[in-house]
Amino acid sequence: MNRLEVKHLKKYYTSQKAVDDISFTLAPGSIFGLLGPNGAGKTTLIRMITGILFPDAGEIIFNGQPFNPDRDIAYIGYMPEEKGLYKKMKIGDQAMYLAQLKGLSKATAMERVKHWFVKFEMESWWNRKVEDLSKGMQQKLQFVTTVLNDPKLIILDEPFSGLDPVNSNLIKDEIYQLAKNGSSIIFSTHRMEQVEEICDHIILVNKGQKILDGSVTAVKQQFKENIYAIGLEQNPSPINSPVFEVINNKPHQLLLKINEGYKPNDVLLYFLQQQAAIQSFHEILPSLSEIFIKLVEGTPLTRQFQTVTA
Ligand SMILES: Nc1ncnc2c1ncn2[C@@H]1O[C@H](COP(=O)(O)OP(=O)(O)OP(=O)(O)O)[C@@H](O)[C@H]1O
Repeated sequence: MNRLEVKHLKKYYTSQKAVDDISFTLAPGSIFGLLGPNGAGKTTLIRMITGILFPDAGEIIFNGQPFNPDRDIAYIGYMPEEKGLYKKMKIGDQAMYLAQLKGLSKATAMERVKHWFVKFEMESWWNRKVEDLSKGMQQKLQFVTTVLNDPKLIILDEPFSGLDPVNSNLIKDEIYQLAKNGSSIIFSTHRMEQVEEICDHIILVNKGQKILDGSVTAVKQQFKENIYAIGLEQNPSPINSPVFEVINNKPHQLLLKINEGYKPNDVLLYFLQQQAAIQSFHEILPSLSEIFIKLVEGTPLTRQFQTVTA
């Protein structure tokens, strides 16, 4: 059973088709990247999945049943990009309050909060106020309050923003662990290298519509351009072959694009015939950043408003 099924979801504002017929499914344990340029509709989509906004059309199925925010919200953890913490409240009290708001009893809340505070080395923060924390420390606290009730669906909007590499790794490891234990993660970010590292599946949204959906591996395969890197003890000179074009020529390393009708073996054959000593040979797949730019190319830098007629 899918953790989440989004079917033909729409949210139109008078001045914008914020989400315009988006469908996707999310499996248990999947780490799912929700990508798109500014104004694409990601936040609007997330707000519908978290019950903050009501869709104009379409359906959300959560754990096999039509999404009922009152019932299901306890199983969903949402960490928005903007901080939702009370600046003047003591950190321990705040974590306890939020845990109980998510339906945990006082005793369980205390046990869970303590567990996470020890794990993230935050015990000494208990009696401090949020306003005393740095941006990164607040981010860490926000992550803890999002996951401490073990939600089945976790939505993280730019979770690494403001975190140093050590704390980023700490949170990354927790994301992997939560997914391993069956929670599904929706990860929204503009940092493509993080998506590449963490996510197993992505969708790309542009102007309110889904323009790409697939596993990270499949998407990279789909956009590959037959580019290979070959490492050589010494580059032959001149290099002249109908099999490939040289894209980049560095000492001991050539980047090649194989021409239509030829195979990687033909490249190897050429260099063997040149009696070159081959040290390495591998395919170069496009990065998600390159794919993203290619797909949204031509889109104006800022999304223009479109008048919605009923
Ligand atoms: N309350 C609103 N009223 C009218 N239009 C809105 C409203 N909220 C969002 N929009 C419009 O809907 C579109 C989608 O906005 P949304 O915030 O969902 O984008 P996003 O993908 O989250 O962008 P970003 O990456 O910049 O955060 C934008 O064109 C925005 O101007």
